Amino acid sequence: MTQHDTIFSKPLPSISDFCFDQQVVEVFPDMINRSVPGYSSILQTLPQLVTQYVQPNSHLYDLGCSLGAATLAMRKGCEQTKNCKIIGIDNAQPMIERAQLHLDGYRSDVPVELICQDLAATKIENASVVVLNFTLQFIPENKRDEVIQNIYNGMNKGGALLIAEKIRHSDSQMNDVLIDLHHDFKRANGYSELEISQKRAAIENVMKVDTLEVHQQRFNKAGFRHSAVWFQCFNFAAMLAVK
Ligand SMILES: Nc1ncnc2c1ncn2[C@@H]1O[C@H](C[S@+](CC[C@H]([NH3+])C(=O)[O-])CC(=O)[O-])[C@@H](O)[C@H]1O
Ligand SMILES: O=C(O)C(=O)Cc1ccccc1
Repeated sequence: MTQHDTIFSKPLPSISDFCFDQQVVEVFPDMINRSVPGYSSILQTLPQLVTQYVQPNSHLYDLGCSLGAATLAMRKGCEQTKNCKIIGIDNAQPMIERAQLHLDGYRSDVPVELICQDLAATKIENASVVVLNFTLQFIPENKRDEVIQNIYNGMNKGGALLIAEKIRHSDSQMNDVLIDLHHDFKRANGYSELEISQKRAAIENVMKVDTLEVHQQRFNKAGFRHSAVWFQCFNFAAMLAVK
């Protein structure tokens, strides 16, 4: 059973930068479902997209895999494809340990290897599908181009990058509207004003969000031939880029 997220429910004397520690691991499924509009819809669609782009004898990467929710969805999408391997990467040790327990609970013929390391140091090779499900937003802005280029370089032709992110609208008035809708979503899911404002303070230094235009330009610059937004709910979007 996943625990209810109350991390920011009491007034904190000072707000530290958000990090993925044991306390977050314990409440993570509840936190992400109540905080990210469209999270479950995105996960539900992943198997279909994986099935469309997976290639036999290739690797699939889940970068920033947390507890392995996207890893499991990816595995569903490649059960019928010969000789695939999924590699899940996360640099938070408590996340990887819990993810291993989750994965061990479900049987499958598709091998999954979970590794605790920085995704920026991960060698991507022979990749048909790479998933970055709400992960790039935690990478320092000046490292993002390099991360996407490294992924592109390790992908096979015809392979797909499936990336979901919190986004910023380039028109500041529209951006405010989307943020208000997101905060209403959090309120409707039981978060108080205090929780919303303390969480916002905790993530502001560690989660700098890009506009859709910046993402698009980054895909083009890396060499991707096609890219599209396939889902958006308020200021959260899922994109697809094909090599
Ligand atoms: N440099 C890094 N290297 C590796 N991992 C990192 C790095 N920086 C952050 N992470 C990891 O990226 C994950 C982001 S959560 C992803 C949800 C998941 N994809 C899901 O579909 O459930 C999204 C969120 O919490 O909003 C965390 O587990 C971090 O430890
Ligand atoms: O909670 C928020 O406001 C978010 O933007 C999403 C989120 C979800 C989980 C960890 C960090 C940020």
